Amino acid sequence: MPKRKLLVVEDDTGLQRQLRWSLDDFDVVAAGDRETALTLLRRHQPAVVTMDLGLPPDADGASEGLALLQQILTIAPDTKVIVLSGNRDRTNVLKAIAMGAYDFHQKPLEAELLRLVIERAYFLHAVQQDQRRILQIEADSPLAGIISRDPGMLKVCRNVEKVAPSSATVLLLGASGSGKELIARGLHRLSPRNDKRFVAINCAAIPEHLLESELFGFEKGAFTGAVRQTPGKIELAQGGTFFLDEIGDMAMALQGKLLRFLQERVIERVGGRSEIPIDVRIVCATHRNLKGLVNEGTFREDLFYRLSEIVLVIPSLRERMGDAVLLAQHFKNRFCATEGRATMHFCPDALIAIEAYSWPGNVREMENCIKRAVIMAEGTQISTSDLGLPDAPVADESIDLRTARNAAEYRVMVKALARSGGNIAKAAEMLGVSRPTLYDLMAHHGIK
Ligand SMILES: Nc1ncnc2c1ncn2[C@@H]1O[C@H](COP(=O)(O)OP(=O)(O)OP(=O)(O)O)[C@@H](O)[C@H]1O
Repeated sequence: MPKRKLLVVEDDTGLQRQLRWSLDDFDVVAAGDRETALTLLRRHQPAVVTMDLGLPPDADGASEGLALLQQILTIAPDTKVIVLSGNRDRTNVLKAIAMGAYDFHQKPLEAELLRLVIERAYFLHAVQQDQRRILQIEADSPLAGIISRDPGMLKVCRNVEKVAPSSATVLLLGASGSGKELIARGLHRLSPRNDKRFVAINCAAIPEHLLESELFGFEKGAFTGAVRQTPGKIELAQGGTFFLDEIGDMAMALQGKLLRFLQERVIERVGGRSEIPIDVRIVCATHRNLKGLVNEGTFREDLFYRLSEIVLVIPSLRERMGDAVLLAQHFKNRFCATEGRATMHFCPDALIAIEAYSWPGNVREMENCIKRAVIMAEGTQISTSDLGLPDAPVADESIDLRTARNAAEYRVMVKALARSGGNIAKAAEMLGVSRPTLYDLMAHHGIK
């Protein structure tokens, strides 16, 4: 990781040198007066600033320092300003804190302690930036409840917006827990049918012999136990949207009946004789390879084509750039609120573990993991062990140097782009390369 920019405002050149030397974990830029400080602030946009209040021309007072503080907080209100003060400055320090300075540290400087204060300021700044990013994403979210910054996932959302107004049947393909039902609900909400019902049924969760009557309903006396006429789920969705989850698990015999419904748009209740016209929008989903099932002969080809008027493929969480950390923050905020816990933060290591894990159970697994962590964590910090993630499996590393280099290059580049929210300049800075070099690398790896 490149060093983080730290702006040090100090007119005493000896002290400036001492600070540079003792804070060598950071990329220190130093200013000796207000004007220079403002120029450097605009140029480098540091998250943290340390400042002496006594600056020329009022080196013995605090007027320049306080004026600078005010300007910094106007230009970049999120900046964490740490005031370095002498013993006698107490009143001015209090003033600075009241104006919005983040913290203070007394001279003579204790390098170790000051480093800690600065580290904490960076951490808080990063947490607040993440929080802000999430609020922004929630506000911008094309589909309520869907959190993502991944280009692939955002494309799915845009397609949902496009197809929602039509009545076309939509097939959603994606791994378990990747958000298929959420997308189906989004399709319904954005459609002209949103004042009618959204009815969902999971074909894999209902025993084969019951599924038909669940779907189409039954007449009184149709079978033992059919004590009264009961409408099916399709009928309940009249005018609205009907969501068939795990369609790949539907038995062949029922597939034929579903196909007939899709062609004729009428249903017959089990044991009934009359045909009931139904107007519903059908959305189906499966985590299975439907085309493969067709080839195997366990899924009807004609039904497959009927269902796939529009196919939306939902990327797995592992494939979404930067979404893991974003979703983790989102769920953490949500569970802190619903579990009545004070605001919590992830330790940097926990965020790295979240980024590194492959999330085979996708967003659902993440949701459960973060809920458990919020409940189990003892303080306000969520550590790696609170997450309880299994140790990363040891990948079968390639021993060919060129391949390994290529893979590593790709990995860090994707990470930098994700962390910078797609900002090329920032990503290039993190990677320690120039912008044109990053563009070349992206082209080399086929990243747009
Ligand atoms: N992008 C997202 N942003 C926020 N929450 C999400 C997102 N995707 C999924 N979720 C949440 O994750 C959980 C699982 O999503 P959902 O039930 O839609 O997945 P699914 O693909 O239908 O799962 P399954 O195939 O197992 O039925 C839900 O609680 C959902 O609200």
